[in-house]
Amino acid sequence: MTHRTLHISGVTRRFGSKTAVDNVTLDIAPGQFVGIIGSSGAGKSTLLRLLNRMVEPSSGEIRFGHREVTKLKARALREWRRECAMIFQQFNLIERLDVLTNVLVGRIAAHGFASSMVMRFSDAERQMAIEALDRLGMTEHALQRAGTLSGGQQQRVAIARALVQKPQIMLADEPIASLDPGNATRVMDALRSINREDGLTVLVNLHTLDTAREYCDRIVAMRTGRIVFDGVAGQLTREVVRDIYGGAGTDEFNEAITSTRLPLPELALA
Ligand SMILES: Nc1ncnc2c1ncn2[C@@H]1O[C@H](COP(=O)(O)OP(=O)(O)OP(=O)(O)O)[C@@H](O)[C@H]1O
Repeated sequence: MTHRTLHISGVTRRFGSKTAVDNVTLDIAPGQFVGIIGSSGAGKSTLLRLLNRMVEPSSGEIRFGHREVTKLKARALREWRRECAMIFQQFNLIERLDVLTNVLVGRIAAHGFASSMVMRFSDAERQMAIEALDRLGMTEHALQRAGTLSGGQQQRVAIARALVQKPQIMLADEPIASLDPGNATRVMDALRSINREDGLTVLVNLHTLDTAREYCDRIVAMRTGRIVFDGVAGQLTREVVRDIYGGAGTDEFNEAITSTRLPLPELALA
């Protein structure tokens, strides 16, 4: 399975004088469910965007098995973007189009831009889209305009769209940050079932510790572009959490801690 391991080696990305991602090295095994946590501005989004080449590294290398992702061009780059689907905090659906068509947009990545300009999709692709919607409990909304759905429903449509890309990796950039707790749970459960049933690697940026603890096999924390923690939920002691969020009493530390369902003494002992 090593051909599906994601290797991030010494990756740095600067924006002017700002180093958003600073010499990050991580190996991610196929099928892992990895949560990335850290304060606002820690570099989490930039790291995910580096992985699907929405952002180019200033230095360092990303490989997927033997493939050098950072060197891919043209068709090979498009193929890589199909393989690592991404979902976003704001869902990024086309609101005036119906749900089914939005899901089919995921097929554009699979069969190239030109042929999809006219939105022509095969019966097999329609079937694939309906199956993806069914998995996410959204079939009954297939013909509804995307803009009329709730946030949680829109995010599930976005996951269905990502699924029809037939990806190997699912990147999720704060997918539940705009959702109420019930919808957040449904979206995280959907990511978990994709991870477990399809063996997809999932990398998800999260800003609440309880979610990271509950869902992730592995938690990676970033601070000022660097990895400051890489372990399992049980190793996230209160002291580690304080370091990640820049000290007790900061708003983000308080938010991360108070949003956790574990009482503080238990967190300290974990
Ligand atoms: N396109 C850009 N141009 C300039 N600076 C950028 C750009 N993208 C990110 N940055 C800067 O890089 C740093 C890391 O940003 P990034 O969005 O990756 O952090 P984050 O951990 O995802 O934060 P948040 O949780 O708020 O989304 C920040 O200081 C940000 O301002």
